[in-house]
Amino acid sequence: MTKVLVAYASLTGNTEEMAELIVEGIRQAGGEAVLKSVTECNAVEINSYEGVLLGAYTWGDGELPDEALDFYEEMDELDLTAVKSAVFGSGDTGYAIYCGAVDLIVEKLKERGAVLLQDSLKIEYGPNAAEKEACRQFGRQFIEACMVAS
Ligand SMILES: Cc1cc2nc3c(=O)[nH]c(=O)nc-3n(C[C@H](O)[C@H](O)[C@H](O)COP(=O)(O)O)c2cc1C
Repeated sequence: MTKVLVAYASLTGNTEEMAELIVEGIRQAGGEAVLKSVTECNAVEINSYEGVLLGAYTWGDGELPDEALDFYEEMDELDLTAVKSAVFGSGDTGYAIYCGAVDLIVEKLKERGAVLLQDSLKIEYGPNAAEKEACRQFGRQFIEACMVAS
C-alpha cells in the first residue's frame, strides 16, 4: 500500500482541516497516510515515505509560519531527488501575496529535487462544501499519481 506523510502548519485550524480532508481522500483511494503537525516531525522523515504532502497557512507578508521554519530549513540538508510531493494551504486574498507560503514550499521542494505530482491547492480561510470535496480529490489524485509514477 502506498504510504505518504501529510505534514501541516495551522494556527486557527483551516490548514489542519484541509490536511484531514486530504487524508480522507488518500484513504478513499486505498492509500495510507500519516498526519502530523510540522512541529512534531523532522523533515528527514520525508525519506521514510513514498510521497509527501506539505501544507501551511501564510503569515506576515506572504511568509512561512514561524513554526514551519525548522522543517523548511531541515529540507536544505536533504536530497529529495524523485520524492513525490504536493503542497496545499490556506490564505486570505486580501493580502498582497496570496498563499505565499505554499509557493515558497514548492520552490524548496523543487530545489531539493522533489517531483511535484500536481498543482498546489490553495483555499481562502476554511474549506466550504465544494472545497472540502476538492481537498479529498487532491488526496485521491495524489495517491493515484503515486501509483502511476512508481
Ligand atoms: C498577521 C497575519 C498575516 C497574514 N498574511 C497573509 C498573507 O500574506 N497571505 C495570505 O494569503 N494570507 C495571510 N494571512 C491569512 C491566513 O493565512 C489565513 O487566515 C489562514 O486561513 C490561516 O490558516 P490556519 O487556520 O491554518 O492557521 C495572514 C493572517 C494574519 C493574521
